Amino acid sequence: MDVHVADHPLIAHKLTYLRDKRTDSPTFRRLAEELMTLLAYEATRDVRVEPFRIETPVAPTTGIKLSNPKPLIVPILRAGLGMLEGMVRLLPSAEVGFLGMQRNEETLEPVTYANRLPDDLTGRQVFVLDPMLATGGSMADAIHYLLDRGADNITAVCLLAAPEGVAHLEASLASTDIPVKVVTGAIDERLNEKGYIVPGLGDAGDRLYGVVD
Ligand SMILES: O=P(O)(O)OC[C@H]1O[C@H](OP(=O)(O)OP(=O)(O)O)[C@H](O)[C@@H]1O
Ligand SMILES: O=c1cc[nH]c(=O)[nH]1
Ligand SMILES: [Mg+2]
Repeated sequence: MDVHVADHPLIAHKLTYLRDKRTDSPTFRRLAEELMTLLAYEATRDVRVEPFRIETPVAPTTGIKLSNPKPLIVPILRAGLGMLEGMVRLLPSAEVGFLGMQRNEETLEPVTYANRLPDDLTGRQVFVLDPMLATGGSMADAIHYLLDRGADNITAVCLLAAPEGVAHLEASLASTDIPVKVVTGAIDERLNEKGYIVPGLGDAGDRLYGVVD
């Protein structure tokens, strides 16, 4: 598994405001979207392309265009939804599928409660969006689900990751040779006893959309 920590002062600047507990929901939503657009540049570095013959007003030339089938973007509900707009801005022709997952806050085990994805993902390149890679359980389940349906190239995009989550994901993918890449804005210090990323930003879903019980 390839892990890329985006190292850019604008990303660090926006992450700082995202982490700040004084940042309100509208600002948090805007920052999450902007951060995704910056991370998308790195996450799409290996997007599949093919040669494309065109004529400029001056001469014929060969450029490139996105290959078919177009990539599939999968935000993990709820919090991943806050990154979707920032990603489709750069990849407007991509398809979007949805996975709804919620971590049981007692056991820290993920539960999948919604799925709106194509059944057959054979040969598809997939970008999975979730701001938080904490224990890594939710992302590992999501990626295995996509691999079982035939996805053959997966990039997970997170705003923040914990070292424990990165290690768990890597171990859970040890038996696959399908390329999986993680692009994250930062790798924080650790998880606390409640499975929250430290220093982190708190509960991303609640900060985006409010507290629901
Ligand atoms: O790495 P893990 O330990 O599995 O934790 C990370 C998951 O927790 C959060 O979702 P949450 O369960 O809070 O759902 P929400 O997006 O609806 O708030 C987050 O968006 C990830 O999906
Ligand atoms: O720190 C964390 C861990 C899991 N989910 C979140 O939203 N934040
Ligand atoms: Mg949440």
